[in-house]
Amino acid sequence: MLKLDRCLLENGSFRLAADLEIDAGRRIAVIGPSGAGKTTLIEAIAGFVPISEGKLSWNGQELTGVAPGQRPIAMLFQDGNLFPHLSVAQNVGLGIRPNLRLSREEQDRVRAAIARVGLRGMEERKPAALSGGQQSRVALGRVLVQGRDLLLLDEPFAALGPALKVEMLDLVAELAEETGATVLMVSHDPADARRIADQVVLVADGTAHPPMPTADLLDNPPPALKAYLG
Ligand SMILES: Nc1ncnc2c1ncn2[C@@H]1O[C@H](COP(=O)(O)OP(=O)(O)OP(=O)(O)O)[C@@H](O)[C@H]1O
Repeated sequence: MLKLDRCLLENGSFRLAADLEIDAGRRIAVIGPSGAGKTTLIEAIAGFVPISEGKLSWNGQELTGVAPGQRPIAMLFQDGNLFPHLSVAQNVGLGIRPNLRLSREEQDRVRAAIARVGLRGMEERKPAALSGGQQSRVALGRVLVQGRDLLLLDEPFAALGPALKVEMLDLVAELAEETGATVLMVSHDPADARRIADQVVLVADGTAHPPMPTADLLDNPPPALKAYLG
């Protein structure tokens, strides 16, 4: 379980309160108005935004003071963070070791991850020789190879067309199912939440609210969400 126990997150002068629990293995959409603090929440869990009060823990292990790289977390960003001069295999391999000195077993893991995200045969290509959807798959391969318990996604597929986005969301859901990873995904599109999230964390009015069932929240949105959804 991911627990934010009476936390206060501080992003410069912006403050967000969070007192909530997320069960292991859930897929959670993080939604709310622009500027409400969705990225702040994700980055505080990842360790990039300070938690000035309260405790963050994962399965009973306190993470509050733990360095980002030591947390059981993998992150996927909108631009995928691919290095243009590195091949697909190297970009995925970075998820295991930044110096890319991989053992035979680690190279096998990289190949398996590339195959699992549907890019078998493209190991030696550079990102520029891939479509936008294929580039997203490389980024997802890098996350997969890390084998972390928690997967944090911040509007990962916003730049993709609708059909490709759905394909990627489904792939994320499948991988989470296979690995048992817990997923938190920031999205501006309620359809994304309906597609892959069983619960939604609403971030609004200075608070990250406890998770609620996706359909309940989206079918009967509270005023702050209603105004945002239009
Ligand atoms: N480094 C910073 N210093 C000061 N304020 C910041 C900093 N980063 C973000 N903020 C402010 O914190 C608030 C929350 O920002 P955040 O990016 O978390 O919102 P968001 O819900 O993800 O927004 P969006 O949907 O527009 O991406 C905003 O008012 C933003 O201006």
